[in-house]
Amino acid sequence: MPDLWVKHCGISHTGSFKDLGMTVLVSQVNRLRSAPLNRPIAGVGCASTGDTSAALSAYCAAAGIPAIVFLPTDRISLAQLVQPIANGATVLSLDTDFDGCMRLIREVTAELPIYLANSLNSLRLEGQKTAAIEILQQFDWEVPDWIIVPGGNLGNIYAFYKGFEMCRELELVDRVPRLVCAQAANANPLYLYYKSGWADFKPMVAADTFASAIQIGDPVSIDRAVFALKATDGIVEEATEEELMDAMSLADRTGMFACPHTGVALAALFKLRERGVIKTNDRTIVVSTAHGLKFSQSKVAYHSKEIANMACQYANPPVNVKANFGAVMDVLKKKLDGKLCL
Ligand SMILES: N[C@@H](CCOP(=O)(O)O)C(=O)O
Repeated sequence: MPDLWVKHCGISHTGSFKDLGMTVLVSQVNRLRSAPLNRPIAGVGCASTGDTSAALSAYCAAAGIPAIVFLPTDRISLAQLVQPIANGATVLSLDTDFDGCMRLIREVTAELPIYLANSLNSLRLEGQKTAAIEILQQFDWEVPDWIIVPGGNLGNIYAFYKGFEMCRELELVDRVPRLVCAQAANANPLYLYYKSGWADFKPMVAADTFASAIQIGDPVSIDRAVFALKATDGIVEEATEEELMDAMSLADRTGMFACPHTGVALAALFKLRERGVIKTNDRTIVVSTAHGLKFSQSKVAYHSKEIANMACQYANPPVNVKANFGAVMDVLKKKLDGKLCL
């Protein structure tokens, strides 16, 4: 595909696209808490699969606002867990999944003066929609054909729609791209809803997925996402664990260091290309949502071929060699077979 692009939204302060919206939200809370408004907001809280909590904690620390984060125990990466801890947030590790954390934070914020920072808060989406505006600007206001976004809690797919639609209303562009929401097959309530012809939405208990940031079975922005997809003649696609890990690893071979969620979006692209839905020359943007360094554990497992029932076809394990010249030369000659001009 000559016109395929990856929009990196994870090369940012806390390593994910959540920075775009969280800086807006925390800035607004800061304004509300300060004179002359002096609103009695004791802190800002969120449920998270790791990226939202990292962004919230960082911006709250900078603003001197207490952050409270609810995380599902053992369901986020180590790097994501340590981010709010390091930034001094109050971290509650809860014996439930993300959806359980989400339910609890909604109950708690209804009782206590804690401002809810999840993406059902439209301030977040106002920030996140800037990625869509930036894409248009980067293409000199030529509208791409497709935008592929990984989806879990589903605020982001709507934020993209909001950004594109705003530019269309302002007549900066004359149309909006078609949106594709890509889900992990282990956490695919939107995909199943789409497949039912939007007849029947059933929240689910999301199973474990390497794309842990989108391991969500009851997305809070389901209605907004469906609205965005219907308005853009959008598509929902899914990726199995093997498909997403292979796609991520293949992307890494090009010099990226993609996260598993970017793998989900890339796997969706491969499927849509195979079916001829996305054409060779279509300008297509795959949204990369987080920095791969947050997911080193799963990359190590893949490259060590430690994942049960997965061929790990792009695994590139380190070669253990004795530290002597002969042994090293043997390995290199074998590796570079036919490419050495000695
Ligand atoms: N993937 C998210 C889950 C929370 O979603 P949000 O859209 O409400 O921020 C995360 O990184 O925590």
